[in-house]
Amino acid sequence: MKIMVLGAGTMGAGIAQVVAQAGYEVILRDIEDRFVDKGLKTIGKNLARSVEKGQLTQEKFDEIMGRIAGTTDLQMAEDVDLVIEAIIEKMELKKEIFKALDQICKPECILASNTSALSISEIAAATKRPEKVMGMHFFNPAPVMKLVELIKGASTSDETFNTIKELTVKLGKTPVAVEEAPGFCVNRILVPMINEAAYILMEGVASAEDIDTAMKLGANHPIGPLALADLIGIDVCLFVMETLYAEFGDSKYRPCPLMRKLVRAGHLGRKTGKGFYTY
Ligand SMILES: CC(=O)CC(=O)SCCNC(=O)CCNC(=O)[C@H](O)C(C)(C)COP(=O)(O)OP(=O)(O)OC[C@H]1O[C@@H](n2cnc3c(N)ncnc32)[C@H](O)[C@@H]1OP(=O)(O)O
Ligand SMILES: NC(=O)C1=CN([C@@H]2O[C@H](COP(=O)(O)OP(=O)(O)OC[C@H]3O[C@@H](n4cnc5c(N)ncnc54)[C@H](O)[C@@H]3O)[C@@H](O)[C@H]2O)C=CC1
Repeated sequence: MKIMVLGAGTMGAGIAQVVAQAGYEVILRDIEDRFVDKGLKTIGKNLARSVEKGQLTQEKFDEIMGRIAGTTDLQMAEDVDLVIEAIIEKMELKKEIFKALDQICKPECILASNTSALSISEIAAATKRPEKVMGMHFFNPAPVMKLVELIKGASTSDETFNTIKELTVKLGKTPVAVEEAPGFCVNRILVPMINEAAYILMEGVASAEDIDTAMKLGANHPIGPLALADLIGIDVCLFVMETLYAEFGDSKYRPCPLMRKLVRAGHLGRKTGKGFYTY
């Protein structure tokens, strides 16, 4: 199976690494060379760390890197068997890219989206192959996190679902099936918690460090919610809250103005060097 990953950002690079480590040929595509290069560099750095730690031989490193080709040319999707889309969380952009892929890819190619919260049925409706479109939601950092949520849209076939389920297991991940619903399972629980932490910070109830220490030591979370927001990307967290708020129309999902302010300032978290913390 030959795979294309669309978007070489936080998730796309991680997913391409996972796919290549499992032995698959992967094409990593972004819109500009500098984004592709950044993604390839991140993968190289991650794998080099594993070599330093003695978890990977130099030979394996070369093999894995040799399976990853970077490109800005979407046309290279023409002979792949699966596309995993990990571009930014904007419905209009996702629909545009799925429509283009539908015209380029061979008919049997499956189109999967790594969307955090958006409707798979709506994305699928932009194509003439909605039965071959589904959600394949990895978690950050993709090389470390074991879960993949698998989401069927209204038209996704059992055959498509089962192919992706088998692949998920071959990638060394644990799949869970989730019905289509805003935020699916994990993000519907996790991102409102992050949003609430941002409110607590905004209201001056506690400092960022103390909020995170509280949740690490008081709830045994591996990192605090604000450090997690910086890892995910505050823009991604805001997109998820906006989707939950718009879809459910319930005020309990109102996005925290502090997150909006940070996003407007370009302080998106680790990927921009500044978010709730400075890196
Ligand atoms: C928004 C969405 O749509 C969905 C989401 O993704 S929600 C976010 C889900 N993710 C989480 O909740 C992550 C919570 N945090 C954690 O689990 C941990 O803090 C963490 C795994 C990120 C880091 O773990 P840590 O113990 O604090 O740090 P550290 O010791 O540096 O890392 C542990 C291991 O992960 C690896 N690692 C850490 N970050 C990594 C990255 N970005 N890429 C690859 N590997 C990474 C390290 O190399 C290390 O590997 P070894 O055990 O083999 O040495
Ligand atoms: N950051 C996270 O923790 C997680 C994010 N997601 C989802 O994954 C997707 C990507 O998120 P991130 O990697 O965090 O975003 P990011 O902002 O780090 O990367 C997005 C990348 O997509 C590229 N891009 C934009 N338009 C493109 C196009 N038309 N074709 C190819 N590339 C394009 C951008 O140049 C950028 O490099 C989003 O849908 C997000 O909701 C899912 C799981 C976790």
